[in-house]
Amino acid sequence: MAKVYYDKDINTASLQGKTVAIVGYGSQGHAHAQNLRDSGHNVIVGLRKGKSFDKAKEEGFDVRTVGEAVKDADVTMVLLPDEGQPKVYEAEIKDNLKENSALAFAHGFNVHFNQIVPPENVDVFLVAPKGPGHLVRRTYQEEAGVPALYGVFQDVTGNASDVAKAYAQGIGAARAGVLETSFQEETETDLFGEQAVLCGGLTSLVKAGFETLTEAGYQPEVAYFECLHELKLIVDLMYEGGMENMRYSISDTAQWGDFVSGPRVINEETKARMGEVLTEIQNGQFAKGWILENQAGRPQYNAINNSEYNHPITAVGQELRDLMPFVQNPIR
Ligand SMILES: NC(=O)C1=CN([C@@H]2O[C@H](COP(=O)(O)OP(=O)(O)OC[C@H]3O[C@@H](n4cnc5c(N)ncnc54)[C@H](OP(=O)(O)O)[C@@H]3O)[C@@H](O)[C@H]2O)C=CC1
Ligand SMILES: CC[C@](O)(C(C)=O)C(=O)O
Repeated sequence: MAKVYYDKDINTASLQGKTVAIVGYGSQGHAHAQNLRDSGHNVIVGLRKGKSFDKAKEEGFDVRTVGEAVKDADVTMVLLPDEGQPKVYEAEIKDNLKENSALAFAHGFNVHFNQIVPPENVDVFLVAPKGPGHLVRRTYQEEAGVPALYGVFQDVTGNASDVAKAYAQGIGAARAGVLETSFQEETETDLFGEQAVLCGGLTSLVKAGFETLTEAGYQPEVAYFECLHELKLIVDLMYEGGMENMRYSISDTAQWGDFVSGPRVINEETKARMGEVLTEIQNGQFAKGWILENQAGRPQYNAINNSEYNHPITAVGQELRDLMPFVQNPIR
């Protein structure tokens, strides 16, 4: 089994007394900044003027321009959107990095696909939480954590790996498990997971189920509860105790249906499509398409985003969630 690091295995000395600049204060940025601060580390935040800048200030951080934050940092963690990182890196990060400091990422995309080429005089590592930023923060506050991968791309000081692990510990990841990876493995598996399973696979599965029921004349509210709301409850059982725990809790009728009907929906054909998705990630075709889409001003992204928002599952979901005040909905 691969080595998994927990709090007890990590020496945090390599990060203590150092200044960590968190560049960006969105989903991951706010979580890393707040968790590291609560873990006793010295955090400054680098941002442009705007919504995030005001929020980070209100939340008590020393907020500076990106360049000013990077200048003073021993570790610069880049938590800008992937597609915007190369421009900000060239204009404000590259020439402000201190010699022998560390340049860090939460996803290997730009380094792996050569959109950012770091200088030779800094350590380069990634700490990639395996969960959404808002959960990185929420679980930390609940004395739990989200697992993370760490990987070293360049080690000029000989300490990159220790600093990366200490960073992962500081954001709470070592409560759940921290695992070594490479930039290539993190980038390719993360893109695959979010496209084929976690985001793309799941939304397509939910919509297909919702459409099948509503097109057959069933009430949209029933279809919503069945195909989306209950998904969380089922996934919680798998999160807590694997598929065996979910199967322990569901009825034998449901389990028989799981065995005989599941593979009719998700099968070798689906796996072949997943294989195509993986190949396009590995050979750079997906990355190229995403970079070009951004250069063109995101015409397809915006069109699909609008049509997804207008899917009937959105309206019925909003109505039903409004009637469940206990459901945490940060975008309500
Ligand atoms: N979202 C997630 O849960 C995960 C993300 N990651 C990785 O983490 C990184 C950050 O992603 P994510 O947290 O989703 O990003 P978000 O889109 O949530 O946040 C981006 C932040 O960057 C700021 N920003 C954008 N452009 C600039 C600029 N030109 N100058 C200064 N600040 C700017 C935004 O501020 P403003 O308010 O001014 O726009 C905002 O604070 C990415 O590499 C991503 O792949 C990894 C694991 C999970
Ligand atoms: C699943 C999406 C993710 O990879 C994540 C939250 O881990 C992302 O990049 O947002």
